[in-house]
Amino acid sequence: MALISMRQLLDHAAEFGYGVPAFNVNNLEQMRAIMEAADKTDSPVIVQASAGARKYAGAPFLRHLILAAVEEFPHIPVVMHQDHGTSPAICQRSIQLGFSSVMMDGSLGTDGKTPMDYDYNAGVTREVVKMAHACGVSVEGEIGCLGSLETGMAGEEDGVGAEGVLDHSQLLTDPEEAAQFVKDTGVDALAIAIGTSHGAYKFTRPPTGDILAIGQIKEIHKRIPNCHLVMHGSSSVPQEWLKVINEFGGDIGETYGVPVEEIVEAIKFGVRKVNIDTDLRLASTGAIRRFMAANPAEFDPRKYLKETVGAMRDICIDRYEAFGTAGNASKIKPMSLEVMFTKYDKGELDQEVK
Ligand SMILES: O=C(COP(=O)(O)O)[C@@H](O)[C@H](O)[C@H](O)COP(=O)(O)O
Repeated sequence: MALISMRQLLDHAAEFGYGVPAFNVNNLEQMRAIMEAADKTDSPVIVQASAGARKYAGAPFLRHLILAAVEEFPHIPVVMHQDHGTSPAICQRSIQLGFSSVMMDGSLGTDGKTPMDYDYNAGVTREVVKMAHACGVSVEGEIGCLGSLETGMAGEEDGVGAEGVLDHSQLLTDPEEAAQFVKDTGVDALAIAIGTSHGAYKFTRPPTGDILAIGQIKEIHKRIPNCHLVMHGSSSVPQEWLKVINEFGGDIGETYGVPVEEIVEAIKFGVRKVNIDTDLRLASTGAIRRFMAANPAEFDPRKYLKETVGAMRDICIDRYEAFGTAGNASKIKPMSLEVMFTKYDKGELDQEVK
């Protein structure tokens, strides 16, 4: 069984200079697509369950889906990560369920919408770090709010994320504050705001430096060289899938995501975890629309859902290869959470802040 902590995986990724896509999982088809792609490319996996996924499928179902993946693919190290926890209690329940990594997003309040101040964020995150590390479980924190540098609009999506217009200082993570946050909390990974947002509508034009601040990552990385940086909202919004969706009855307006080559650049400067959800949603929607248009008499869900697995698997393979994740699963020797606890306890995993 190769359920591992996110800290172990991202430490390996940092040592060998690659990034790991963290795919959101809500159902069997996504899980299968991710694992088949990982198997094909020998890639370690991060799968994450969002608040929306937990509401849709239920945390126990998601947990067993992930455990089933670990059982069927014992040679692939898998991190079971809880995405956007809005309180220490939520993180605690995930740890109890067996998640090997949790995100405490204290940049927002318990409603998942209201931007909170530094002291609140550092306080709740520190509480989760203490609890999680005692169980060998990793913690991702967040500083800054996701949202568009083009419009100033915060990145609200499916009930999680700030709402309304924010100023630039809230939408861009300040390197100084990030360093202080890591010092105050001891998080293993830090989600940063650089102009990305959740969902399909990220940019109205292919992004340039003024609306996607990749340069900011270099400054943050200089201050916290061992803390693994996380890019949320990092779907690339494949134009070919938008075309398929619209060709077969969909109606999605012109929109652009984060180019894969920008993510590859960010990986050179400390980004280790890259959150991707929308790309798999677009691919599966396009695959279903295309299949149903060609097979209007079909009513067996296995037929059209199989199409979605293939479409999502190709995207996962592409990202594993582009981010350098491919070829690394077999190089990782899984460590138990008990061993991770001992390492935290001895101070071997303390963060360096410059
Ligand atoms: O960054 C993320 C995805 O980015 P993306 O939209 O794919 O660019 C995830 O962390 C989000 O938390 C996730 O997509 C939200 O999912 P739901 O709450 O809608 O399930």
